[in-house]
Amino acid sequence: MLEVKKLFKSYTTGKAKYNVLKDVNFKVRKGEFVAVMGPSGSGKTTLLNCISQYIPYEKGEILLADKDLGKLNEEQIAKVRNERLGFVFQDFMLLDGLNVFENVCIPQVIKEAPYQQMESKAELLLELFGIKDIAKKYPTEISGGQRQRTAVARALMNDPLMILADEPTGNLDSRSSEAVIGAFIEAKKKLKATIFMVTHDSFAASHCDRVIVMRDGKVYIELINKGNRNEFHQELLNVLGKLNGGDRDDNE
Ligand SMILES: Nc1ncnc2c1ncn2[C@@H]1O[C@H](COP(=O)(O)OP(=O)(O)OP(=O)(O)O)[C@@H](O)[C@H]1O
Repeated sequence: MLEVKKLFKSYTTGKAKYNVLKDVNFKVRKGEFVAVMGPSGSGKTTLLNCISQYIPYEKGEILLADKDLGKLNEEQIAKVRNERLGFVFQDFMLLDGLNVFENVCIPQVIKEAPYQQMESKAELLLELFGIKDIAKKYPTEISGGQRQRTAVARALMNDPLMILADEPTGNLDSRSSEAVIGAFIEAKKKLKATIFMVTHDSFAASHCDRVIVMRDGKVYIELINKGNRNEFHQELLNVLGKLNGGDRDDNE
């Protein structure tokens, strides 16, 4: 589904060059729910921005369903972003002037889909994520958890190959966070969605199938959820605690 191969990215500030991604390699399979974690500055957001082609990178390949996104022109990448990828951001990015139903419809409006097709798809997603009752409400009239569920529904509107989520629970209390992670789990189970999520939230990540831990611009380790969420959460906390504590027992 997604394959990142030998990815290198640096930023230049004045005369100084900072290597931020240094040979990043991993795969995400269809139907997988994968999180990326790691200390602040390890390159998680940069990685996400490279995958969505918002920033250029020096070297490497980013294959989505075997197509190298780095080889597409602006027009092609805009189409991939709207039709093949779904985005969920920390601050929701809903349009305040549109109600929940209209926000969910945006990706199909951009695609100029027929209204009836759009309406039935939106209704299905509103139902699935438990936000049907608030369809006519505006983003300022609903809770943070409901806003984020609306954003997840919107991200799925065009049946994307993959959802890219950047800190989707970052601004939420624990109850709302659980509701959002619940939405991802529903999307995975019922719609066979593939989800790739950058997060600092180890509880959220403990619901994933796999967690890619970054450190210093590299994949430090990949942890697999063997089925016991509590144990997986503990394993994540142990690895992250070790990294944040600066322990350099690594695989370099
Ligand atoms: N536009 C930029 N110009 C220069 N340096 C940048 C730029 N964006 C990020 N960086 C640097 O690249 C490194 C990685 O940043 P990035 O935002 O990808 O890390 P992160 O793992 O997402 O961090 P956080 O968890 O704090 O969000 C950091 O050292 C950061 O200061």
